[in-house]
Parts: sequence; C-alpha cells; structure tokens
Amino acid sequence: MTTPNQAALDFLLSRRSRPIQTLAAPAPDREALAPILTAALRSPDHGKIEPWRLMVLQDGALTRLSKLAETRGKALGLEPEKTAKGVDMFAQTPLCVAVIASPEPSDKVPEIEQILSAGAVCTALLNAALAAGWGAHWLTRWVSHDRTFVEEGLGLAPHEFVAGLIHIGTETAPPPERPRPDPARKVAWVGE
Ligand SMILES: Cc1cc2nc3c(=O)[nH]c(=O)nc-3n(C[C@H](O)[C@H](O)[C@H](O)COP(=O)(O)O)c2cc1C
Repeated sequence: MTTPNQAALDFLLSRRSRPIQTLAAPAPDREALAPILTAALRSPDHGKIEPWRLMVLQDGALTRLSKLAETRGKALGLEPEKTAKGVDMFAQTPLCVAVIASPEPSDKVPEIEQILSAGAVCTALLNAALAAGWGAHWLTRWVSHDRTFVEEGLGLAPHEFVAGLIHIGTETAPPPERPRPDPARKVAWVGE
C-alpha cells in the first residue's frame, strides 16, 4: 500500500457543489485556472483517445451565449421561466468551462466508454475547482441539448455534445448539506 493521502480522502468525503446562484466574481484567472484544467484533463481515458475538449467561456462569450439562449428559448416556444434558466446560466456566471464530448470512431474503445470519460473530466474539473477553494457547479439545462444552440453558439460538430457546463467563481453563501446515498443500500458485497 502507498502512503495514504488523508487530506484528499477527507476532501472527497465532504465535497459538495456550490449552486450557480451563490457564485460571484472574481472567477479564477488564467493562472489560477491552469492547474484546475490540467487536473481535469488527467482523467481516465481508455486508449488515450482524448475524446473530449474544453472551452473556457468568459466576458463577451457569456453575453453572446445568454443572448442566443434568449433567442432560442423564444424560437422553441419555451416557458419564460425555462428560457430564463438558459439565459441566466450565462448572464449570471463568473466563468463557465464547457466540457465537450467528442467521441471518435474506434474498433477498440466503444463510444459509451468515451462518453463516460467525458463525464470523468467533468467530475475532475468540478473537484479540482472545489479543492482549489472556488465554488463550482455542473449544469447542463436545456441549452446543452438544443442542437442549434450548441452548434451555432459553441461551434460543436454534429457528433459532439455538451457533457457539462462547469460554472466556477467565488462562493458567497455556503450551501445546505444535500442528502447523500446510504452505502448499505447502494453497495453489494459479492464474495462468490
Ligand atoms: C450530467 C449532469 C448534468 C446536470 N445538470 C444539472 C442541471 O441542469 N440543473 C441542476 O440543477 N443540476 C444539474 N446537475 C446536478 C448538479 O450538478 C449536482 O449533481 C448537484 O447539485 C449536487 O452536486 P454535489 O454532489 O457536487 O454537491 C447535473 C448533474 C450531472 C451529473
């Protein structure tokens, strides 16, 4: 056994997201974000395909995307409250990192495994941001599933999709604890 990293384990046992409504400026700058992004890219990836990419959305890009969400919400005939959810996630975030799943044809690695790897990147990005002392929240909302929005707004290719929009900023209020799964209910110990 290698030397235990108790601090890392304690972090994982207590980690929790910070809702986007509680995030404010400042967001991490390039220097502060660099190790967080590097940690995210150090995620399990069968076959070293790297079937994902990241886009750091800030400033004018966030304004542009909030306007596009407004236009798309109206064009789709969404309820105003639902449209606002799409608008606000860009208008009211300090910074957002889009994790784009970009699976490639492979004889060796099934597409589902490449998609799971993109999810692992989202989790690692979220946890790295939290570990660095930032507030962070993984959202998708309807914008992530609207092809027009992701292709026009984020430039996604037809085979790509948004795995997560990870919002990162400064925490303004601690979130309430969320009920967590009981391991006794979710874990089966199989001896034979
Ligand atoms: C793929 C994915 C998409 C999610 N999208 C949303 C979303 O659009 N809106 C939302 O309220 N929570 C969403 N969540 C849930 C939150 O990110 C998160 O699970 C919840 O706030 C608790 O997080 P924590 O366990 O880090 O505290 C999503 C989670 C995942 C895994």
